[in-house]
Amino acid sequence: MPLIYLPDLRLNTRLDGPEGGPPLILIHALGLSHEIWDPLVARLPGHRILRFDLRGHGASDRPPAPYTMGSLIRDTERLADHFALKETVVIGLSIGGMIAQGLAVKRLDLVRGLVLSNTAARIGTAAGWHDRIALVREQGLEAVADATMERWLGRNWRASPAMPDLRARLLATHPEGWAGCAAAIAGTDFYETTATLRLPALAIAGAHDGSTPPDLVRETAELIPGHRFRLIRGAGHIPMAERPDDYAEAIREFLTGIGHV
Ligand SMILES: O=C(O)CCC(=O)CC(=O)O
Repeated sequence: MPLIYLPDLRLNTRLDGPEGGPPLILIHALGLSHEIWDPLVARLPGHRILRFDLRGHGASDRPPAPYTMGSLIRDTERLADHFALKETVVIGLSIGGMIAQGLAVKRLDLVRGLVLSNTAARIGTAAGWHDRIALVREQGLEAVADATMERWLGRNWRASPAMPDLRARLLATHPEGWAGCAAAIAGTDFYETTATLRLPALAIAGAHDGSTPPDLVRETAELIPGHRFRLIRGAGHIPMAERPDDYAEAIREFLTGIGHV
């Protein structure tokens, strides 16, 4: 897996699928890594798929926190330019979906469609994020792990088959990287800019997602005229791990509908 050297940062990056396949960029959620997309990538063998670990996450460099949403958007933009991608569909999960919204506003040449998965134009409150950042800085990610699993997986999180792996991934994240990206979420409100977007968009929500509940996802989707909306039953915040077939089917249907196949 190559480390791509941007002028000031190395990002752990992976490119799958046939050269010349319709391009996709996948952006993961807070406290995870590019590997969360493995089930989706395996189900889309004809696409050229770029994914990477966000700064502070996985095997990418970890600059000191806080990070800005602008820097996360710029990282994605520079990677796409490095691989000369154009006219991509960007699929972003949670913070990844915020980055996708910002990238689409900035670079319409790069983005021809959006999948906004379990995300919103604004997630939580700045005060709530800063409280959580302070707790993680003091006590580590273990201090927020149970509450995060409950928001991600719903009331019955302890029994979810996806839980042990998701919890291990969260705890493998460095607190500094988590805090850096959490600060970027705290500082982001894309309601006005996302409302200017005119492009094909699919919003995906998980029925028992407590981090970005379906109504919140729908509210963001409704900013984009002509959007499609898909609710994944039996899933929460990380539907590609909980319901991989349903998730891939929703995305395949969208890609087919816009001729990105
Ligand atoms: O940890 C949470 O419940 C919130 C996570 C979130 O909304 C951002 C993300 O998953 O990228």
